Amino acid sequence: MSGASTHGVSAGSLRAAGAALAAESARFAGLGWMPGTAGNLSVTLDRDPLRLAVTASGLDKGELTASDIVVVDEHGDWAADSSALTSSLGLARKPSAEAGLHARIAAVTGAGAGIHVHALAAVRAGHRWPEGVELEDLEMLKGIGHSAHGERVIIPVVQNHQDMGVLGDDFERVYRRPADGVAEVPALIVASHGIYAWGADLRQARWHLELTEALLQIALATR
Ligand SMILES: CSCCC(=O)C(=O)COP(=O)(O)O
Ligand SMILES: [Zn+2]
Repeated sequence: MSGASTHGVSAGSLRAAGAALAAESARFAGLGWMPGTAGNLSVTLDRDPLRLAVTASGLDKGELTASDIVVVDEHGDWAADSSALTSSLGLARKPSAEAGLHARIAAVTGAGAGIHVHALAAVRAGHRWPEGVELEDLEMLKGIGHSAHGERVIIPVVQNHQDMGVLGDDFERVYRRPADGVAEVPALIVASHGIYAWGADLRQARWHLELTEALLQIALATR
């Protein structure tokens, strides 16, 4: 089965995705941004149809192995058409409870990877500025694709919900696609919960997450 592939999902791509997701997860658990079982991550495996590797649900995010991933479809549901391959690799079948939002973000933004953590500044900022967090004249804005001077950047905030369909619709309502030379904002705060950030690949998603959390810390400290 090692050479088999369904919808661009191969054993090699799954092994690589599992190892990368476990390593990133350990990094954020170490930062205290994924306490206990909190947080989840994904990489996009294929676009047509959409397939993601997402971390399995309910596991200690500081202890994930390369097998602790699930292949999901555009709804965040376990992708049955990959079952032969994923079974042969011993992969889990219960995806993150938040896989549906990862899938929506990947579909809407074209992201290659997404990271969700329960970082403190994001939760505090979402509580303080529920209509969105305005940022301006901060050097690190350059790291999320915006200008260090004279551009008002808003990190959108949506209310928490247990239904990923509702959260996905709310995300689409607040998301501003890149247009007229203005880049997207690659992050979303979910109030009383945490933050999602995404990028072309896991490394860029990590940069966007770490920079956004740092920007939110500065906003909280200076206003
Ligand atoms: C204990 S945190 C509650 C669930 C959550 O918000 C989270 O990020 C982890 O959920 P998962 O299903 O991905 O383990
Ligand atoms: Zn969460």
